[in-house]
Amino acid sequence: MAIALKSSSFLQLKSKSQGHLLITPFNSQRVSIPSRTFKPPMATLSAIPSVGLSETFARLKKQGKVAFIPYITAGDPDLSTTAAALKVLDSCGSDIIELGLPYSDPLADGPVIQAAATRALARGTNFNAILSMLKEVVPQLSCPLALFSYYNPILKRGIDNFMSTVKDVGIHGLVVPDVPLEETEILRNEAVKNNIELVLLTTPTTPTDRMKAIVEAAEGFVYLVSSIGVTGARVSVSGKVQTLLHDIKEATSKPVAVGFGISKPEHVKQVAGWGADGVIVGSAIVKLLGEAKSPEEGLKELEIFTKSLKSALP
Ligand SMILES: O=P(O)(O)OC[C@@H](O)[C@@H](O)c1c[nH]c2ccccc12
Repeated sequence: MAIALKSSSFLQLKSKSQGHLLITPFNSQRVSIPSRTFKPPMATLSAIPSVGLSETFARLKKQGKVAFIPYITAGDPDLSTTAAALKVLDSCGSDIIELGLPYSDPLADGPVIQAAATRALARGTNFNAILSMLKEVVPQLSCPLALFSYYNPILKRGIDNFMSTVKDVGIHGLVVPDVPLEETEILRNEAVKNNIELVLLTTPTTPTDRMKAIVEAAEGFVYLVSSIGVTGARVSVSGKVQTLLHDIKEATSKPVAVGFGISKPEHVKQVAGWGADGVIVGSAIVKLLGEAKSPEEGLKELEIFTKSLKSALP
């Protein structure tokens, strides 16, 4: 598939096969889902359908809270550990979980998530196996899932088929970081048909007019990429994020979640203090799960780490 290179200043990534790849967002329409008012004990969870991304942020805003949004790669180290990790993340207070579909050419990812995708694929993780796992697990979760996929796997399956399939297993949101803006119309139409909220990404180098178009079209939340480059834990979060958050919040009342590099409770606290509505942590969690001595060890560490991050949020 030829990636349309537009003079945009989204994340510019070197790719092996395609030269420069631009991460560009896409448009979508708002979906409304009844709000959830309480978190029932696990036993009755399956009776309570989880709500979508927008409603989750609306509820948290009313409570004066900031969303904790972890990311994990499906199938790393294996799918049963992913299933258990989703439940751990949910029970430790995650408000939305980003679940990544492992892909062979994850250009926007740094070494940690690239390695996770390689491990997951090496174990034979595929889309259908992930769907079967989700069919089992989603009814047990109280927070919504946003699927994270590169564009190619969606195209391969067929956009309409992909959307209806993921909706059938209870997915509420979708993030496709590498779809050229010009090709998002079809994605948006199929997403709307299936009540799926399409998240859009903006970056520190996105021109103001383009950022405004992005936040206007964003659904679920606006994903503010904190720093240019690829995903991966950073020593600190750039102070620029504070100004970027201010500028975006001037342009929209939609929730803005910040990701890239956030890997410690102090980062979480800092970004929440700058006015973020949500904080996204991926690589630090993926590393811990994927590199643990055993899946059980990884899940134990995941619980401790998740609680430490969550406790740093208001
Ligand atoms: O890994 P980090 O630096 O904590 O950043 C979150 C990131 O992992 C997650 O949101 C994500 C995973 N793959 C991506 C590709 C593009 C943008 C974002 C992502």
